[in-house]
Amino acid sequence: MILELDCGNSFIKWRVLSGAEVVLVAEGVVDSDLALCESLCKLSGLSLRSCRMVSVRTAAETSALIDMLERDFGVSVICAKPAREMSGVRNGYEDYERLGLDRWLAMLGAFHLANGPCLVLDFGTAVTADFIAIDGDHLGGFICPGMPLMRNQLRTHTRKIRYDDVAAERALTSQAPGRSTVEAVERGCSLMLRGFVLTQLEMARSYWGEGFTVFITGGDADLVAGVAPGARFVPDLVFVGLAVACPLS
Ligand SMILES: Nc1ncnc2c1ncn2[C@@H]1O[C@H](COP(=O)(O)OP(=O)(O)O)[C@@H](O)[C@H]1O
Ligand SMILES: CC(C)(COP(=O)(O)O)[C@@H](O)C(=O)NCCC(=O)O
Ligand SMILES: [K+]
Repeated sequence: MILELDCGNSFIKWRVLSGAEVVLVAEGVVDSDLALCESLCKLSGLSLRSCRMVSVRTAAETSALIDMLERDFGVSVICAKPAREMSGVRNGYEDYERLGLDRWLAMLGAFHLANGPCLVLDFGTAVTADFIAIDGDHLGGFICPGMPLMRNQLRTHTRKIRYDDVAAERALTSQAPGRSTVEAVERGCSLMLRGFVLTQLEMARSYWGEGFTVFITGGDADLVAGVAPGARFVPDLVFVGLAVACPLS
């Protein structure tokens, strides 16, 4: 069995795959190393042969997690590393090591699946967009606050915006102008994301006409559903890229 981990700024996405056919055994989203450990311990018949991971956390946090996995599960951990070029994609950053590894893997996954120009949109703690041309050249990208950051900035920097998660979820069942604070904020922020998608699509069209593939991923991908009709929703895009970057012999 193989354990795969995508350690973002807010959550660790994990999954266990098994056998040559690569069957999904289990998967989950957790908010701490401890919660990951608990989820894995609950799996009956878990027998890990290897583990591969990507992390955008600090080196100290990442090595603490690696230590825990090696100690508690007796597995050696392979970490995705920055690269100037891999699998036909050329990192477009001036300083290639500074490009977020989750972005890099999502790009590798997208180019692997599309084999042509692509726009990759990731809706996590931050929202990112990346442009990859037909020859695999990464043209660069954009980073802006994601849904959790936008709503928390409003909650933190105003005095009268206060509401709970249940109300937030209920507010997002419609896009109509809000008639309460929670509706106004949640729908306003969700429109920011939707507007972002439209702008990125416009830019991609200016480069490539209609001949490109849009990939949408990240925990909040649902918020932009329907904005880009031909887009491919690939929740595990980072894992697709992880398999490309860290093949297991
Ligand atoms: N099972 C889940 N657990 C936690 N958050 C989830 C889950 N499913 C979707 N989300 C959404 O995913 C968002 C975080 O996206 P994610 O891609 O995991 O971020 P990051 O990679 O930055 O940690 C949260 O704002 C939340 O709304
Ligand atoms: C842009 C990000 C914060 C996105 O992280 P996420 O929302 O997936 O947790 C991450 O890819 C990162 O830390 N990147 C380094 C900076 C850069 O890509 O330029
Ligand atoms: K992410």
